[in-house]
Amino acid sequence: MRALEKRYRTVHALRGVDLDIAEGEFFALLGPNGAGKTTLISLLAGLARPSAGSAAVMGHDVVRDYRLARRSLGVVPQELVYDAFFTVREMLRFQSGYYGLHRNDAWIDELLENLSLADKADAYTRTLSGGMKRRLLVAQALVHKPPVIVLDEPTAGVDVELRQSLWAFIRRLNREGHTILLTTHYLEEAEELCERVAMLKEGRIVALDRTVNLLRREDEQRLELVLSSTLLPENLDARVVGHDGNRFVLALPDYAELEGILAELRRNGIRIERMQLRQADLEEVFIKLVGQGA
Ligand SMILES: Nc1ncnc2c1ncn2[C@@H]1O[C@H](COP(=O)(O)OP(=O)(O)OP(=O)(O)O)[C@@H](O)[C@H]1O
Repeated sequence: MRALEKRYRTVHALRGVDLDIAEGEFFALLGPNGAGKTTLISLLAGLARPSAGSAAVMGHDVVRDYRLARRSLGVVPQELVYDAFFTVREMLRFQSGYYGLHRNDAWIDELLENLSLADKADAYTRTLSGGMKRRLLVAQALVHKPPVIVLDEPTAGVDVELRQSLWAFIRRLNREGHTILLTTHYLEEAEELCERVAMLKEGRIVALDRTVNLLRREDEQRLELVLSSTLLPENLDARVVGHDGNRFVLALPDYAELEGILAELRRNGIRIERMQLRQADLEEVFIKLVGQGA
């Protein structure tokens, strides 16, 4: 992507995005609601045209070389759209035909197996549960074995067990050479799966780095406290990076400052019920850079 921009009437959804994702990478695109993630994916998939700049998928320009770009891409969309009058298998065959693949049943079976939909192959799509429909969307996006797989919030509404098996499958495809671009609100997921992360805010990339580097950049320790009080002594306020009831997360740039914090709590008669020291996680880095929660 080069200086990629998208304007809708009054909204400047993307304000000049430069981004290269290497073949075989597992890449995460993070950002708060409205940051421009879905817009960026729509431009890659040819569902919308850039207002300025350019983008290419596997070297194919998304405007000039639309067909090849589209063919190189499998997009798992955010919202559930499905045709109620097909069975799962018919749906996937139909989708294969769209790509000119007429003997695709071996791959379709493998998809169904890996997405735990094998026993639903002959069920009408309207009878599937929400989580099953979502997995069907994944299967649909992958029928043509695209080299680049884009997942837009794929695990929303998918239970933990299936989420695990979905990720195991996507990981396998990544090991086999597929490039994965993931947008997610589950930051732990991005942290666990992705080698590199871009954070988008108001249509611009505000951070782009290897996940480990982003985490290292935030090498401050975090002091997690569960206290007997829901209020903290005033002169500790500046340290607070997280707060929920009587649970507080404080920034601790230096271990030596721990003593002062404990003394301050004691002076105010606040008891410590639980205490833990840890590294900052991706969510905290994200909030600091983007200025709001995901
Ligand atoms: N078709 C459209 N017409 C007008 N404005 C749009 C359109 N699509 C998106 N926008 C606007 O562009 C901005 C970026 O939206 P986008 O959906 O890309 O954000 P997002 O990062 O995907 O958010 P979310 O996490 O909520 O999915 C928002 O201000 C949105 O209202």
